Amino acid sequence: MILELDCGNSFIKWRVISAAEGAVVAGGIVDSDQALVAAVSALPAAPRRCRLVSVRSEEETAGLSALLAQHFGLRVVVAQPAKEVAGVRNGYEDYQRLGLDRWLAVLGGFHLARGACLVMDFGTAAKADFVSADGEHLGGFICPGMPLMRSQLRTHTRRIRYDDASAERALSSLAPGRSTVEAVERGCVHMLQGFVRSQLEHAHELWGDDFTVLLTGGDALLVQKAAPQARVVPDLVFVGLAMACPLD
Ligand SMILES: Nc1ncnc2c1ncn2[C@@H]1O[C@H](COP(=O)(O)OP(=O)(O)OP(=O)(O)O)[C@@H](O)[C@H]1O
Ligand SMILES: CC(C)(CO)[C@@H](O)C(=O)NCCC(=O)O
Ligand SMILES: [K+]
Repeated sequence: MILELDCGNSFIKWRVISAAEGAVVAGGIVDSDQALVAAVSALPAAPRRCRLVSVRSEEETAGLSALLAQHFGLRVVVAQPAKEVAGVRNGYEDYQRLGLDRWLAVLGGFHLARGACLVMDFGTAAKADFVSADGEHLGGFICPGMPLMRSQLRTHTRRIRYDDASAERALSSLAPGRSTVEAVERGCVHMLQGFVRSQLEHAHELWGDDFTVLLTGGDALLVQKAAPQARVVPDLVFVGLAMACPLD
C-alpha cells in the first residue's frame, strides 16, 4: 500500500493505492497534519510507502514527513522541482519557482492528453497552465480561487456576512442574486467561469481546435459549464505525482 498526499494551501488530500495495481483503496480530505495521522491510523492496514507533493513551506513539509516517520515508520518521498519529466519541459525562467502542484498537474495532463493541453486547477488559488503538443510548458496564470475571493469580500466589507450553509444553497443557480449571499457566491463563480473562457480563447489562438482541456481541484465542477469539452480529473495531481516520484 502506498500513501499519497497532495498538501495544498488549505487542505491535505490523501489516498492509499495498492502497490501492485494502483487501485485506490481509501482516501479523503483533511485540514491538518493531526487529522491526517488520525485518518491513516484508522485504516485497516498501515501503508508501507509514501509520496507527497506540497506547496507549503519547507519547514511544514519536513514536519509532516517527520510525523509520518514517527507514527507509521514511513520513509516519505517528496516531489521536487525539475526541468524536464516524462517529455514535459518546465516553462518557468527559474524552474524551481513553479508551484509543484501546477507542475504535477501539467505532467498528469500531458500524459492523459497525449498532446497540447490546457490544465486548470480550482483550489484556494485558480491556476491555468499551457503545454504544447511537443511537451513544452508555455507557462500559465494564477488567480484567487473561490475561497480567496469570498474571504476578501467578507474581510474588506462591513455588510457581507453569511454562513456556509447559505453559501451552498446560493449556488443552486447562477441567476442575478437577490440576496447578499447569492450576489457574492454567484458573482465569484462568474469570475471563475470568465477566467476559464479567456484561457480557452488563448488556447484556441495557440492551437486552433487541437487541444485537450483538463479540470481539477475542489471547485472544478463550479466552472465545468464554461468548458463543456473539458475532462474533469479530480486526481490529476496524483497522476503527476506517480510520474514524478516512481517508487522503485
Ligand atoms: N470534499 C471537499 N473538501 C474540501 N473542500 C472541498 C470539497 N469539495 C469541494 N471543495 C472546495 O474545494 C476548494 C479547495 O480546493 P482544493 O482542495 O483543491 O484546494 P487546496 O489544495 O487547498 O488549494 P490549492 O490547490 O490552491 O493549493 C474549496 O473552495 C472547497 O470549498
Ligand atoms: C499558486 C499556488 C499557491 C497554488 O497552489 C502554488 O502553485 C504555488 O505556491 N506556486 C508558486 C508560485 C508559482 O507557481 O509561480
Ligand atoms: K492543490
